[in-house]
Amino acid sequence: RKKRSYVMAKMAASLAGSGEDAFRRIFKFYKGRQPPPDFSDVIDFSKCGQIPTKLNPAAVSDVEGARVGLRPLRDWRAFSLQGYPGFIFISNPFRMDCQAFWIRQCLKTYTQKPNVCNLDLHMSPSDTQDIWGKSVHGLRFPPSGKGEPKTLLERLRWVTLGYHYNWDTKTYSASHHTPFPADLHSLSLHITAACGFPEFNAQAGILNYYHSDSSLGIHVDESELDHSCPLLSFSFGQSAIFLLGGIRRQDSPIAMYMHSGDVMVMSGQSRLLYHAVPRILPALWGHTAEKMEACSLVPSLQDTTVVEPVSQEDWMVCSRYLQSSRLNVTVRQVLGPGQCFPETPSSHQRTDKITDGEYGKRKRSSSCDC
Ligand SMILES: O=C(O)CCC(=O)C(=O)O
Ligand SMILES: [Fe+2]
Repeated sequence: RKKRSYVMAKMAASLAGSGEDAFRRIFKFYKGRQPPPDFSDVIDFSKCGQIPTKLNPAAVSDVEGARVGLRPLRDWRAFSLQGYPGFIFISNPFRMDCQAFWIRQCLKTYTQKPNVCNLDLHMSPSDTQDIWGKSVHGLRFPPSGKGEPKTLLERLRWVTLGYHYNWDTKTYSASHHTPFPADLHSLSLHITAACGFPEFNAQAGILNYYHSDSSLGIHVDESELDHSCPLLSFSFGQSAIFLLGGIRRQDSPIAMYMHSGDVMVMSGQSRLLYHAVPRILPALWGHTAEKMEACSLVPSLQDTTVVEPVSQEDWMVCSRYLQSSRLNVTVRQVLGPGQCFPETPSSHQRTDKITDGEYGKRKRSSSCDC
């Protein structure tokens, strides 16, 4: 008994000494490679056994949903998590052939000016003018030898849309704003309406581009001025482990998989929970990549649809990129109805880091390989 309490005390002391808390410990556990972690506690919403949740079936008609590439709402598989009110996980509600469109938008369209990306911090506007066009050849014909320069797409880490997030001041501002993409706005509104937020207004977006050794540090998204609005997240490509913690940074998180097409809504009491992405994993993507091919639409929908077919040529580049990458798009409402930015910058802080390889190697605000 004595020995046990001595061991426990020693463990507690070493945890306190290293500044380690439950979230950091679990983050490191899933990020670790030697030995590979045990994934048996990770919740997989694509499998059975989770708690289904009801959405508003009247909020999105089949035709409206199909225009943005979504399956009929009655076929969506949406889940809640006990102890996390306001958290909704929708297991890939996209039509099989329509994820390709959104993936191409993230790589080819949203990377264009006037949107802002990490490469802008170190390169001239003309050098970051056409990231897709400048990367296509390198992705189609990857260099055989190591040491060849990476394509711009491979060096891309984040893109911001709408109210552009300022990584240094951790604020949004009225003066740094460009139009939010209409198609992504429309997709977001369909999801939020189905989840009971018909008034949602997509005002800001952060696209994260992950590679096989990337991770996103523990953070809470609180820079938006109205926290009563939900936060939306779309994932494409490789899978990831997502950790959802509590209202305190050190609270122990639960782990779940995010697969290609999955959508997450953080609202209500779950809106300000700490979260992180410790690991990217090759998963279901391998099975679905070939089936995703290019987007072939039902002819009757083609006149009014938001989702357009993706050419074989473009899809070849997208699928090559996604062989080892994951895309995540978060959509945020920054201002509540009638709300304006304050005169002085908000003191709300976002303290997350995105890193490649070594833990803590590099801050997201300056993440660029150039
Ligand atoms: O990549 C993810 O799943 C999470 C992204 C995220 O939390 C963020 O951009 O704030
Ligand atoms: Fe986040």
